Amino acid sequence: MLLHMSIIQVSGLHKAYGGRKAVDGVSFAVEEGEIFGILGPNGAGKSTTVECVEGLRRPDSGSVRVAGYDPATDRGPLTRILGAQLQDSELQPKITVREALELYAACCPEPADWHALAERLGLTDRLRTRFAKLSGGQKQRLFIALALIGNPRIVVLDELTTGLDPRARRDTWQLVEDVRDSGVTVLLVTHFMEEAQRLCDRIALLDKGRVTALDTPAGLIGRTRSGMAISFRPSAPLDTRPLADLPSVTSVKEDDGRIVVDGTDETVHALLSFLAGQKITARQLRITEATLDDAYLDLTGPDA
Ligand SMILES: Nc1ncnc2c1ncn2[C@@H]1O[C@H](COP(=O)(O)OP(=O)(O)OP(=O)(O)O)[C@@H](O)[C@H]1O
Repeated sequence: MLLHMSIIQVSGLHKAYGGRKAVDGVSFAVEEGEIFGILGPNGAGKSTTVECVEGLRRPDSGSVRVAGYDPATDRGPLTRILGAQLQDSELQPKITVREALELYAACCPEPADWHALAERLGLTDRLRTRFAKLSGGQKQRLFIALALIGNPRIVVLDELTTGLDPRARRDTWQLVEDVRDSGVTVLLVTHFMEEAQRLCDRIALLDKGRVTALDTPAGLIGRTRSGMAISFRPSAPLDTRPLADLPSVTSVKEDDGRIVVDGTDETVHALLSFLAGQKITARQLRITEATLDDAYLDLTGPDA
């Protein structure tokens, strides 16, 4: 029987800086071909965790395996299968896009065709532009190109869209999906909820050095206290007390004549038929679904 092996396996990872715990027993496994998100507040230990995966930091204890290699000791083979996004400061301001692509391609044993990568990432008309003159979105596209230049099986993207305008952010998301669709596994560090909800197949939520939840975005949202908020103005006076007994209702509030009922899908139908039975219409009806934001706030606690 073949044993299934995840492409990244982190188990019981611990790392402290000067006695202060940054990562405190983190475990997760990433499957080949998925976009796996690491989400959490500032200081949660996200970067430390991925730096251990990249072999840039040595864990105090616990184990990390990337395609079977130990990143702390197998740096050579690891660099052939894992591409990491550079930070801004790691490129010379005067280097041109073309020079950066050529330089990084020359460092890889089996480089991708950089012309094709530049084309795919919309950089062809910027080849002679110096790094310092690129826009934020263009810099990010160049970093993605450089992370992909060695034809990696895994790419690590850390705070990819920080500082980008909404359009550049959306374009970058599309690129990350294209990368995943081409078969590359993506490990994505982010603190943007919308980004995680849109992109990630699964998410590990980190808080104070620990994994507090690990699930699909829909699974995390499903764990929130309120899946749906239904709010309306009743067309005639309404006794709100029976509303609390409708299926899956978690709370009923009244605010300036507007009634807000928290519940699930099931609640919506039950509430509307209850109102119909009372010959009351729900005026200005709004139904809002919980987002990953709500899940995050529920799951990371008040001092996150
Ligand atoms: N080189 C270092 N030396 C000392 N402390 C560090 C070092 N790197 C990180 N830390 C501390 O470890 C904790 C976790 O940091 P880490 O950068 O891993 O978190 P993060 O989740 O990536 O945060 P952010 O979202 O702010 O980047 C923080 O309290 C941080 O101050």
